[in-house]
Amino acid sequence: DKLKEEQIKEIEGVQRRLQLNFRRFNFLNFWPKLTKILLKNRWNALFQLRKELEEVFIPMIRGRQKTKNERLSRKDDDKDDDFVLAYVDTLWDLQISDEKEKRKLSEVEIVSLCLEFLGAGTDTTSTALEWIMANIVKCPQVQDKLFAEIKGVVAETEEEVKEEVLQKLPYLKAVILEGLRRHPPGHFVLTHAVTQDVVLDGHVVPKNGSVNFMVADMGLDPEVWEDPMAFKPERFLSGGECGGAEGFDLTGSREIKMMPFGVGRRICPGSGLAVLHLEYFVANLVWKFEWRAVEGDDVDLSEKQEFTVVMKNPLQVHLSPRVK
Ligand code: HEM
Repeated sequence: DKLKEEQIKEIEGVQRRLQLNFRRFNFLNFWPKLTKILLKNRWNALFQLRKELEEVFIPMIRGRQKTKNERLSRKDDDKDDDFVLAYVDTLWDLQISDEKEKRKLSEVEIVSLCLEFLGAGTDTTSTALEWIMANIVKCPQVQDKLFAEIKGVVAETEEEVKEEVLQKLPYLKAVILEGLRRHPPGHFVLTHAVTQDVVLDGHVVPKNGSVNFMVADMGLDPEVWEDPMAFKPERFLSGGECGGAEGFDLTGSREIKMMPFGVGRRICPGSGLAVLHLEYFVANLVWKFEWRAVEGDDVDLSEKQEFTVVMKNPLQVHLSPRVK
């Protein structure tokens, strides 16, 4: 039950519309009773989009469930070995405790979880990747140093920088961390609520009050970071202001200097995968191509808020394949 090209396009289309309208729709949350009267059209647009999302996702979810049932009814020796467990497969049998009874997830809840997974796991990583590549183009010395580091551990004839090699590349890790510090894709985390009245810096936050954190500003705090606006991966190397990248506490369990993935019990569950993806893509993009700015273009680092904070002017580059 592999997805067809047109199904992928369909998912991309509705998902993109959801993300572009995220802030417009999120606003409805502030005072639903009031916005239901004042912003009726916006609510209708949200319901319409939700309907379209369900129309796209429900047939795929049912298709996948059929495959799972068929597979279960087959004898063990008939089962294909290349079966890959999908995220949605982990949701069918979950038991959730409602107020009264234990129950399974409903189909529309499964749609919401799949949407969350796709939304949280794609745009974030691709946005971070674009910002990192923009800085690599802007700072040719960073690119040269990265290429030299890869060359030190990968044979020149190798086409690909393989996943196993990535842990031997501390400068690469430092580049990724510096990218996430300087340009975290989310400038805030998801809204959290306090479970009891708390006093924060002299202000009372009442029980159930919402709180959020200025993720981007934390990474640029001059009291914590030297020359915070500069792109300097060296700060994450041993001897730099943060010690070695390997030892840097990205989860914030010892101290919080930046929190691009949030911290604590609601920290991004995909952070490990995201860092791995970023390392893999950046290493291979630099290994295969030389990235240079388009002549006369200074790589504009202005920001624009979409679902994540993206480059206002998308990165334009000259790519030359590296002759090996
Ligand atoms: C560079 C890439 C990424 C960044 C910067 C990022 C950042 C974040 C942040 C800031 C949060 C909110 C944390 C909070 O509320 O305290 C979050 C939540 C989440 N992320 Fe990521 N994320 C990334 C990649 C991914 C990937 C690859 C996946 C899945 C494969 C993923 C899945 C999720 C999910 C499911 C949540 C919601 C968790 C919850 O509600 O408890 N993220 N992410």
